[in-house]
Amino acid sequence: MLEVKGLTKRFGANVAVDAVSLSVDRPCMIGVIGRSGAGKSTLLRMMNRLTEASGGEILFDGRDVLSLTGREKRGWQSDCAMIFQQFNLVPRMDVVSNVLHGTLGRRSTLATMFSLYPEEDIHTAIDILDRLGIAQHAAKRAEALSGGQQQRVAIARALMQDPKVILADEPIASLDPMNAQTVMEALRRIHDEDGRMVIANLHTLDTARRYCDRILGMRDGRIVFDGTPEQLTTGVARDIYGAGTDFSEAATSTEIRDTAPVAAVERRLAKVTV
Ligand SMILES: Nc1ncnc2c1ncn2[C@@H]1O[C@H](COP(=O)(O)OP(=O)(O)OP(=O)(O)O)[C@@H](O)[C@H]1O
Repeated sequence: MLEVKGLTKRFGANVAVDAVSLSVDRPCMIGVIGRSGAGKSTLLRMMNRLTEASGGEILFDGRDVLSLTGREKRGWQSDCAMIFQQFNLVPRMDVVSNVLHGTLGRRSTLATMFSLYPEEDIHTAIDILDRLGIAQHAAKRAEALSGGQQQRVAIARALMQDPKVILADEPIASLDPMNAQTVMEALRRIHDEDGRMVIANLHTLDTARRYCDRILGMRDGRIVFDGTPEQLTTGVARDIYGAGTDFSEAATSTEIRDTAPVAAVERRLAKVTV
């Protein structure tokens, strides 16, 4: 289904992604972990063609992703929706309009400029918001919502594209633990119920273990671990992060506890993780 071969990205002399190869034969939920600068974002951005690769190949259902141009490239970007840490919503625009922006790729510029959305699309947008538990906020401005709610709007916008793959680049890095859980549960449900592939860059080990079927560990642009949550032992994690014996998983925990110190842990976490 997805085949990545020797995928490489160089920024000048810096090799951000170094000959990554990867094979996914059925839709699953994949977490990518690794310390800051390991190449996780660049890997996802190349898959979506937001960043051009320096070399290698990406095949999806036989489609040679890196050679697509024009309409075909836009078609791929629609099949492979991206979600970002900072949500990338239009803050002053209402929630439904933000979600309808997900149809941009298949609409004329003029129709979009005047917000001329087919009634059917509006119903679909509201159904998706309902599914994500935020339909009651449909008429509010995006900026009036909490971070977790805004991320769910971003997921709804992605779902409007009816994508085969959802690429989530640090989707919960800006969220408190409760909102982080809601967003991860939404992504998992989208995978379970719709059979869409989800690939998420995650900063925290326990999140990757809890929600993903498969975990990739990146270090210095390479995949140094590819296995199940059970195989991701503390020792393996220490290698991925290039950490010493003082490596503490607790420092990467997003466990929800109703005690105040958790907030402090979360703040440390935002910086990352080992
Ligand atoms: N546009 C760019 N120009 C130059 N160098 C870049 C660019 N984007 C990323 N890099 C470099 O590529 C390497 C990988 O960066 P990348 O953002 O993919 O890592 P990451 O694992 O996603 O890190 P983080 O968790 O901090 O987001 C880093 O050394 C980074 O400085």
